Amino acid sequence: MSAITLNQLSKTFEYYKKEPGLRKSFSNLFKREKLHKEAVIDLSFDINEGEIVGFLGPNGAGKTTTLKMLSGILHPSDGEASVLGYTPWERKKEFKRQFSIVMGQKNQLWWDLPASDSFELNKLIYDLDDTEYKRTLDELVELLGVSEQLHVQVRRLSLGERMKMELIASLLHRPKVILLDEPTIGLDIISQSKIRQFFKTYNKTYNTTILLTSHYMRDIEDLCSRTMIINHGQLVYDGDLKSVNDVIGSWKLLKIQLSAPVSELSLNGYGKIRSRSELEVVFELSKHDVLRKSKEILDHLPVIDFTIEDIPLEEGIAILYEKGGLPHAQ
Ligand SMILES: Nc1ncnc2c1ncn2[C@@H]1O[C@H](COP(=O)(O)OP(=O)(O)OP(=O)(O)O)[C@@H](O)[C@H]1O
Repeated sequence: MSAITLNQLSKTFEYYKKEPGLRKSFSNLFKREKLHKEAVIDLSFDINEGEIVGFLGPNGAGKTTTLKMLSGILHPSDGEASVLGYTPWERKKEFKRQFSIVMGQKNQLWWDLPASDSFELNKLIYDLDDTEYKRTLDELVELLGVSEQLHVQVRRLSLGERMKMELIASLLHRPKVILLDEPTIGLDIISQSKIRQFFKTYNKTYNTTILLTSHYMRDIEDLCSRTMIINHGQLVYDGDLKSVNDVIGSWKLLKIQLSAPVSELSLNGYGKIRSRSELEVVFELSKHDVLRKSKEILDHLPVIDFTIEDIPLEEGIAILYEKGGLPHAQ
């Protein structure tokens, strides 16, 4: 059964051009140029109950705008959407009781109070009965391992602990659909992994539908069997992550720090040079070659430090475009 359905959903923002300088700002008061930005264009998709879907795209692609429309924060310019049978922007009480949005960059907890006080407030807002509230809270606190921090002022918590409290606040009313916008942003690797594990267990236990945006490929890899990619407001891919990964994961970036500058000539023949400064070079290497080429580079150049990294998702998507390699592009 479908939990989220979008039918040609679009959002165009209208805003006024602001020119720099006091004089221009003053003249803008009388004569303003209206601009338009098509943030989301004719977006259509279906997400089934219990699915965890990754929603990817470069900066400014339209992900947050879509999530804001699905949560009823924004009205679309055109098109339709249904979440659990409700039109989100009608903001019906029954809809809000079954739905939650978590934005990694925004917080809902009271900064100067312990998280437990904010939870009590949510209990009242969602009109939860005492036993149900207590049971859910105990379970979430245990799953996330934050019993020690429950009564500590939120501003004294670490970023990871705070995020876990934010999650509890968003899940106390046991939503059936959760939109996660960058839930692991800024967290260290261990906290990221704990939060992923938590959502895996949570989804399995309650068959919750989750739409997740993240710039961290690991989040998507670990949690989502299906991935949608949006670019310039349009859906450009809807399918499994493996096909995307096969293309993006075919390259690695080898970043080296040099103890002394080297000539252009001595860098030739190892692989494509992505960027270069006096004492730092970034090579783009094929996954199959990365060990052999790295060894050659370390043997022949005055390397004092190096890292091997995945290609950032944004760049990976750009490469997919260049190579026309989006397998199920719509
Ligand atoms: N209120 C607004 N007025 C005008 N333009 C806007 C407004 N909000 C967003 N935009 C523009 O709409 C486009 C989509 O923005 P959106 O925040 O949805 O992107 P995103 O995919 O979430 O990006 P990121 O990964 O950087 O968060 C961007 O070009 C953005 O500048």
